[in-house]
Amino acid sequence: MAELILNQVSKYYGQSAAVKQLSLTLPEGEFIALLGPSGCGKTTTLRMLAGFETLSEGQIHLNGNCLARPGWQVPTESRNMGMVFQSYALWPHMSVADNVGYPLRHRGIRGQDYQQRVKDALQIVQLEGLTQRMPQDLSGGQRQRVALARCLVTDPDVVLLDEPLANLDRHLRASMEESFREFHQRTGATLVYVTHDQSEAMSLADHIAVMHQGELVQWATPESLYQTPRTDWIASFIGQGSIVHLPGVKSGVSLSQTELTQLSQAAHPSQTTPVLIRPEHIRLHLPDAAQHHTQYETQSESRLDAKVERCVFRGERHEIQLRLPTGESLTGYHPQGVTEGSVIQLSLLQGWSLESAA
Ligand SMILES: Nc1ncnc2c1ncn2[C@@H]1O[C@H](COP(=O)(O)OP(=O)(O)OP(=O)(O)O)[C@@H](O)[C@H]1O
Repeated sequence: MAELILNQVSKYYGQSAAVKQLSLTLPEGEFIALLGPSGCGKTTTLRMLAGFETLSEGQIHLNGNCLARPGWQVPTESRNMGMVFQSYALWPHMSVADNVGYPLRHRGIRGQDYQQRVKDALQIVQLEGLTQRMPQDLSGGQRQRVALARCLVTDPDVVLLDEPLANLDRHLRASMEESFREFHQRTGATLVYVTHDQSEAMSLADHIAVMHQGELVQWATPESLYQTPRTDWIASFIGQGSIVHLPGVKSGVSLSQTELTQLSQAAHPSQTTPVLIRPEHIRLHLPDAAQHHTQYETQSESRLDAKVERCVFRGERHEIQLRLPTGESLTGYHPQGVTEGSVIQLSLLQGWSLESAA
């Protein structure tokens, strides 16, 4: 099967490593996100895939062929990869059609073949009506789509996208996310998408590579990253959640309501394991809220007392910060607000135990 493989890839700038021993197999045709905070090595990884950076260690293979190793690499223009930058990098003096056709002209493609391929690429990004416009007369989202069409026109095996939505406002980001999804479905190309925005990665990608300080810390589907993050660092980077420290628990296991209640009431020894509790796994028992939960709740459900430290209205729900008698804090959601300073009861329905990141 045709895959893009990074094998123990490192990149050093002087003494400091931007990327360390990165091994990844990116399945053909998948939408893959490289996700991590600023400075974790995402862009450097993308630039090594594109051929803009040399490798200090390791190899990159595409479809079984070596693309790069230290001291040798296939030039960017021979990799059959498309790249879309944050800045779009459109030629300001060329029309939409000429910008899109540029890579074809560069390869000596002319005539009917040229016209047809430009037309097809513009059709995929739904810009057929704007072929003669200049880039400065387009909206941010339209420019983005021209950049996508331009990288698509050469029918690349792999499309590399570096924070393509970073400069757009929230509404445009949502509609562009939809364009990326469609673009991926129509082309079937392998997409490698760099972002520091976890919600963007979660909503778009088939698989996410989470990077931290130049290293791969987890490779997983969005669902399993959310439900079973490996470390406490990943858990707090992906989605909302609280981390409590419980004694006598192995890492990487799911904890039931009974286990969570018993453990969170236990005296606190020095040996504890971080346990992730997502807000949707905290049931709040508010005095007037019986109607919200009666269909799920059982009389035997174990409850803990917690003090309400903060309650913030978020539109569709309230976000409630709580403190347990052990001193640990939790974040829960509820449709109804609650008075700050009051003591309420809650049940912990489910938890996931983590490794502690060094
Ligand atoms: N040309 C360079 N020379 C020296 N250091 C560099 C160079 N390029 C990147 N770095 C360093 O390598 C590390 C990783 O940078 P990189 O741009 O890959 O991170 P990133 O995850 O893409 O960050 P961001 O989201 O802020 O773009 C950073 O510490 C950065 O300062």
